[in-house]
Amino acid sequence: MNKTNNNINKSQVTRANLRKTIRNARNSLSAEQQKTAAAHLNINFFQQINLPENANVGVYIQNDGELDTSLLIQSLWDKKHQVFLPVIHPFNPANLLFQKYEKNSPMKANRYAILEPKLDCSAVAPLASLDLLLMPLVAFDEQGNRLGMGGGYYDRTLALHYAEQRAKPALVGLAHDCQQVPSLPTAAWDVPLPTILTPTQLYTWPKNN
Ligand SMILES: Nc1nc2c(c(=O)[nH]1)N(C=O)[C@@H](CNc1ccc(C(=O)N[C@@H](CCC(=O)O)C(=O)O)cc1)CN2
Ligand SMILES: Nc1ncnc2c1ncn2[C@@H]1O[C@H](COP(=O)(O)OP(=O)(O)OP(=O)(O)O)[C@@H](O)[C@H]1O
Repeated sequence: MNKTNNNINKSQVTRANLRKTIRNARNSLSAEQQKTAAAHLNINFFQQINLPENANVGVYIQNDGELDTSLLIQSLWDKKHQVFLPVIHPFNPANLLFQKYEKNSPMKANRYAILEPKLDCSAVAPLASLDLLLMPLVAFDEQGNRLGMGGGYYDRTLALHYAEQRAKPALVGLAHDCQQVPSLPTAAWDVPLPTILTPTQLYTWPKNN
């Protein structure tokens, strides 16, 4: 095996190990800590992020110890913004669609047991119509690199957006403070984040736009 392959393998092992460690850390947060984190996120978000009126905002439904977005989603609705959730594409492998989410939207569990709106093509929004996309992540580092669950869903869905440096949607990663690591091994397809919001901090990297 040549040196390059060796490096790729090492980096993949490290990514898998990091995923395990950080997923464990966030799953170890108590219900009380999760509740406090969600409440702080709800405050920090509206203090730090400027939204146009009636904004289209992509969010996610909490899974696997992630930062709970349910309070934030309720606040977005209360402020008359539109909320969209990721739906796993029915035939385009490992791509996401973003579908409008309302209080009474019919929901179903996807293959990972994460709730998503039942597919209704008339409620699916083109990516560029979202003003803001709040992205789940497993770990982030001091440069704004993002490590996800390992399916490549967000990386694939955002590849063109990133390559063409489209202005919309603005990308913001959401994470617990314990999900920060000093440095992540990166891959060519990784989409770095210009902004990460935690319950207590806002991190920005203008060069990642
Ligand atoms: N809340 C939330 N929704 C999301 C994501 C996410 O990270 N968080 N995704 C972001 O991409 C997409 C789903 N991607 C996912 C990829 C892997 C697993 C997962 O649990 N993998 C298992 C193996 C499961 C299996 O292969 O059957 C594991 O790693 O333990 C979950 C979600 C779309 N929706
Ligand atoms: N733009 C892309 N085009 C083709 N394949 C991709 C692309 N992005 C990622 N992949 C593939 O997806 C797989 C998983 O990628 P990776 O481990 O970076 O996912 P992740 O960022 O952790 O997960 P996610 O984005 O779903 O949260 C990789 O094997 C990679 O080959």
